[in-house]
Amino acid sequence: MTDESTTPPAPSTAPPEPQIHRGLAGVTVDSTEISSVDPASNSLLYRGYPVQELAGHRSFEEVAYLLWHGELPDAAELERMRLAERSRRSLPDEVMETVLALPLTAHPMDVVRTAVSVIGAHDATWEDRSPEADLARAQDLMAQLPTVVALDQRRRHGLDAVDPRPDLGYAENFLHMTFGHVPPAAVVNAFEVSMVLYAEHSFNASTFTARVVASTLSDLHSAVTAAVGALKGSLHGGANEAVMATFREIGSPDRVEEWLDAALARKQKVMGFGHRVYRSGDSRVPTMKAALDELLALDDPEGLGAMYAALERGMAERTGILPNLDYPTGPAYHLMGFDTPTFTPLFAASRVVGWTAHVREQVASNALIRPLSVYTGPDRRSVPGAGAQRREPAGAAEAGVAPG
Ligand SMILES: CC(=O)SCCNC(=O)CCNC(=O)[C@H](O)C(C)(C)COP(=O)(O)OP(=O)(O)OC[C@H]1O[C@@H](n2cnc3c(N)ncnc32)[C@H](O)[C@@H]1OP(=O)(O)O
Ligand SMILES: O=C([O-])CC(=O)C(=O)O
Repeated sequence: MTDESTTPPAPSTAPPEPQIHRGLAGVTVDSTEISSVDPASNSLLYRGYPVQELAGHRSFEEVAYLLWHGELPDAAELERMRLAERSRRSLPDEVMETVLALPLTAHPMDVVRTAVSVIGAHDATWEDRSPEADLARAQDLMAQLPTVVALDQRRRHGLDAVDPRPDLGYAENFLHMTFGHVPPAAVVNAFEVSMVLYAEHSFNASTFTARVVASTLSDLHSAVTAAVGALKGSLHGGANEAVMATFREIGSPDRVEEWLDAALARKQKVMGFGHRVYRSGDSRVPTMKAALDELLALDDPEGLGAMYAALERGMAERTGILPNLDYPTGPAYHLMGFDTPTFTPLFAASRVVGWTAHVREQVASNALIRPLSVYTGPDRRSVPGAGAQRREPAGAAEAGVAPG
């Protein structure tokens, strides 16, 4: 006979309680060779190069080449890259017609998302997922999105489209297509700096979205269309537009403190502040702030410089939360002459380079992205009247964890 009280307990076969990481905060899901965001050293490296050294010293075309190919281009490679970008800027008729047919009330991010989708729908070779074919698609999108963004700002102001100029580089041409002229060097420089800083930021929400879509072996345009949708939200890229709305709501530098106290009292998020990864400030902000200062020195009729400083100081004193890149780019794009709804499309026009680099990396070494969830709905129950016919499916449950 066995004395039950002395029998050692059978080893537990119950699965461990699943740990939930809401928002995937702190979860490492894969590796990447494209960029590294290190909150400890407060650095952002594109393929090993500090972004602060790239911004102001390298053109957006060179940075795109670096992100796609892993190395900065030599002179011949850069020349080929420039020619490729300049020769791809014109929109196919079907894209132009679709953009012009959209309501003037459509948000410019919806216009960008629709344009990418239409470009994809007209890609007869979409089943060719070779690295070369996806690189050609990425080059097309990099060259065509500025034309879409500029066209959309102009049509909303009742202006005709301005044709791209093949004698101008990416940044100058983007500004020329939007405003009909090339602005002063300080403006071109600030704009190009912003494009370089926005180009890539590891597994942020929109890039992760693109990778999720790519991981199903869907096509590159579907991945980028989805990424545009993710970027639109005000907790991500939409914050640069929201920053300008905040400045408008505040109105003048002397109202900042009162506005901020009221906003924080009602637990309102102050747009352009905070970051999921950085804890001691966004590594890109000092570089963009220096570019913004150059614009403020040209003209600051609305007192934006003083409002910027007062809100930054007020947030630091009250919450310790520091600005992210969307804080300086908002007023910078306003001073350049872009209308506020165009700010996030400018981010998209730059980030398309990062998104497409990640799509190519995901496809080259793919694993379907499919996390688990903990089911918290009703316990199992029978459909009224269906009990008699119910047949048990074989092997239904994932030990304690049900797919969401
Ligand atoms: C280029 C980019 O996409 S950068 C991000 C752009 N987005 C913004 O600027 C939107 C405003 N910022 C935010 O909403 C957040 O800081 C995020 C979403 C960017 C990151 O936030 P998370 O890491 O998820 O932190 P979370 O939102 O949980 O905030 C933690 C705490 O700080 C507070 N907090 C964070 N950001 C802010 C902010 N901008 N204003 C006020 N309070 C804030 C939260 O209210 C929360 O407080 P609690 O603990 O008392 O509830
Ligand atoms: O990394 C993030 O979460 C958001 C961000 O700063 C970016 O995409 O540039």
